Amino acid sequence: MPGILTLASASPRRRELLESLGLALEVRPAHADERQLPGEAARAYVARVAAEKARAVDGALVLAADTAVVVDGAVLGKPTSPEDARRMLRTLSGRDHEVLTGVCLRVRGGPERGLVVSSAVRFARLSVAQIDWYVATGEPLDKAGAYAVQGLGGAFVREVEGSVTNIVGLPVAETLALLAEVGHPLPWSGP
Ligand SMILES: Cc1cn([C@H]2C[C@H](O)[C@@H](COP(=O)(O)OP(=O)(O)OP(=O)(O)O)O2)c(=O)[nH]c1=O
Repeated sequence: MPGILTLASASPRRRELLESLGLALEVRPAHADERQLPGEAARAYVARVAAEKARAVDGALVLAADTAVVVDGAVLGKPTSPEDARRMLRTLSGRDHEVLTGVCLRVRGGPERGLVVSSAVRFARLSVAQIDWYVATGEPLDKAGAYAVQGLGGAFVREVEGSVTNIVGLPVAETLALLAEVGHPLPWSGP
């Protein structure tokens, strides 16, 4: 058993998803360059950034993730300003898109394990008034694609196919499977 789990993330969502299950965590935000490389495909991009975040933090067992919204092959990360959030929401309006989360689990002195989970989202058509209102709430500003399915942005999501926790930032079932692979105790493991 590799020891205490370190979550290399500043995301309150990732922390809550794991802590609500009763997993003990040490949280250490990781700083990684989140720019997409020229010609880098979306799946490779989220996998690489998750691995870079996991490598940026020291620990016996380090978990990190990166979430991006992909529409027609274009990657939308977190908006850099309210105007950028408006632009992303105009792009997503009425469009089906994909949300990808790359997850990386790094065991000190051992191999790195990674996976990418994809969920499909059908987004409502948004009016200018809806976009202005939503951006003014501030919710979009730290979210990939400028919306939060778990928050007010849920009002714009018509349909989701695939993992919901993946959209919120961490595919929980798949992450627990990775932890089980390295022998980390799960909430339902006996003493
Ligand atoms: C699409 C979507 C994204 N998000 C969030 C999940 C992620 O926190 C964020 C994407 O940004 P990330 O860069 O993946 O993560 P982060 O900067 O919040 O945290 P860290 O890098 O320290 O781990 O968008 C939602 O909360 N709800 C949603 O519906």
